[in-house]
Amino acid sequence: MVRLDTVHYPLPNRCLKPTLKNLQQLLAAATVLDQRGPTNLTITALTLDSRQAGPGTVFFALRGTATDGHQFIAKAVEQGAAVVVCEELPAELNPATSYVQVADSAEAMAWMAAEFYGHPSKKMQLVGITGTNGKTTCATMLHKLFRELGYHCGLLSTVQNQIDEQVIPSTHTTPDAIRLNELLADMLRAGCTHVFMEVSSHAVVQHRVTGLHFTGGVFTNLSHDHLDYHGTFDNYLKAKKKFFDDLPKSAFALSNADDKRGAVMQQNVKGRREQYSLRGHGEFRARLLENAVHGLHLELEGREVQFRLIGVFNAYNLLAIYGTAVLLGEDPTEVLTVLSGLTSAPGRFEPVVSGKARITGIVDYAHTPDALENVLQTLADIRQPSQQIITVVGCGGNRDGAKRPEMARLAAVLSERAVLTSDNPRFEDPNDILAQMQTGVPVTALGKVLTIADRREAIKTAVALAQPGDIVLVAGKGHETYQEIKGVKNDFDDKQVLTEMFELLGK
Ligand SMILES: CC(=O)N[C@H]1[C@@H](OP(=O)(O)OP(=O)(O)OC[C@H]2O[C@@H](n3ccc(=O)[nH]c3=O)[C@H](O)[C@@H]2O)O[C@H](CO)[C@@H](O)[C@@H]1O[C@H](C)C(=O)N[C@@H](C)C(=O)N[C@H](CCC(=O)O)C(=O)O
Ligand SMILES: Nc1ncnc2c1ncn2[C@@H]1O[C@H](COP(=O)(O)OP(=O)(O)OP(=O)(O)O)[C@@H](O)[C@H]1O
Repeated sequence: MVRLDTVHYPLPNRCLKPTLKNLQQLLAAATVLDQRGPTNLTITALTLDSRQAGPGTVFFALRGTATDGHQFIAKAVEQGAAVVVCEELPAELNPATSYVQVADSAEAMAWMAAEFYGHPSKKMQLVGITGTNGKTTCATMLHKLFRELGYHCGLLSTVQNQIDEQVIPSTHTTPDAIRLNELLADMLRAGCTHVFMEVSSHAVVQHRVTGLHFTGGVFTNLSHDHLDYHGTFDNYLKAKKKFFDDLPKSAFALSNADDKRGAVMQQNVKGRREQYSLRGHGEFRARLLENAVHGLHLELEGREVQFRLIGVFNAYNLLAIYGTAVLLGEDPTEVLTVLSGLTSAPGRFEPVVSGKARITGIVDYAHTPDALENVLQTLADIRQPSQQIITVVGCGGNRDGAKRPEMARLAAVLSERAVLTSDNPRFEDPNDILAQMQTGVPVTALGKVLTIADRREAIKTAVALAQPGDIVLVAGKGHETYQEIKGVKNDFDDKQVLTEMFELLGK
């Protein structure tokens, strides 16, 4: 049940200020330690890449993870950069270039980028979603929901960025601060009142979201991930928490009360604390009535609502989405009505149901052992005893080889039948990858497993094996629309191939 006196976050004034292009104005946004050369300059662009530097541009020398951007200062100057922002001034200064020394170039870049683009985030309702899983699903579905509710809105996600229905390819879960502010300014110019974005832990550490004004933040959950980058789980948690800590007082900080880290995330935050739960905690609560292959049935707001999404983790995503929409001032009943009709994010536990045989196809991005186990466990929880699970899965080439036997083991053990196949073999021989996968299949499960290198044939075989009512899981590629072989990205869409096979085989 949800409290009725929910706070409403009023729509800010959306009048777009002209973009600031004078260096002095940009510098006022940062903390400058030292400065050489003129500051009364007209700035036409900002860049963090020396290769993009040119007359009129400010080049930011960032201390990167692989290389130190300071080594590219000379290159940027040679290309005509008007200004260099750096943490260490070069020994030799070019008289035609202005130099600005700051304590942290990435942080200065974020504040200056926000200023350069006229602080678009202050003129819209910006909601950031963080957590190990569920970011794409929540951000994408919030975008769909608010479109259905009649708003112009933006989306920044791993799968794609969007301005209303216009798709802008995405390179990162959260882009760098310059691109991010540029995209937000474009969204504002297109009339967007709401923007939903994923906030990755990398983005927090690298100051990609510093200087943004969030209306709210959402925390989904936290599990072991990205330790290659953060080093320890504690650092990973700190990165997520910093996003919540930096939220302004006016923002809501909506957290999953049932996650082990849900409460920690909210400790000492300035923003208003809100929680969602399936276990009776916080403001936004639901009760799970049914978790079946055809969708979730929840009691929410004292109402029983049927949703099209599958799996308990999606009940959490739905609560996060619902809570966010209500905190943004939307009518709870209207939100539930629209939400109940929405489908998942592309390639995130996306169902493709066959017409005749009512076979449930599931296309999911699971491409790690953890994710595959999670998906197969979810399917095991919701299926009827008569429903078989047939899994199609492969492992990428020229990437972590250690996961190959484990992915095959999980598919073999947690499904009735498994078809091992290719998933972006890149420059490796697909048969070598498959041979490594096969080593993980327990002897007792060998009879359940087929190996077919051609992914189309593998999907066809899985569909042919399926009996009416069965479940065919096609794992690994999700929203991807290509199969990468020897440097060429060939068109391939699991969802489309699955649909074709249902038709071709009359299922
Ligand atoms: C590990 C990581 O996060 N890297 C990001 C980081 O790059 P970096 O620090 O490694 O850059 P670098 O290659 O060491 O170069 C250092 C600096 O020199 C500059 N440079 C470099 C070469 C040159 O000729 N001239 C030049 O000026 C670079 O622009 C950079 O500023 O900063 C760059 C600019 O913002 C990012 O594009 C880059 O993302 C790389 C491509 C990446 O793959 N990042 C992933 C890990 C990532 O960020 N993922 C998260 C999602 C994670 C998840 O939840 O799944 C994301 O938000 O996308
Ligand atoms: N709330 C959740 N809890 C646990 N697992 C989830 C949750 N939401 C989605 N998943 C599972 O994790 C996968 C990734 O989901 P999603 O893309 O929404 O997460 P993400 O945080 O954006 O991760 P990534 O950045 O890797 O895409 C889904 O395909 C699904 O199998």
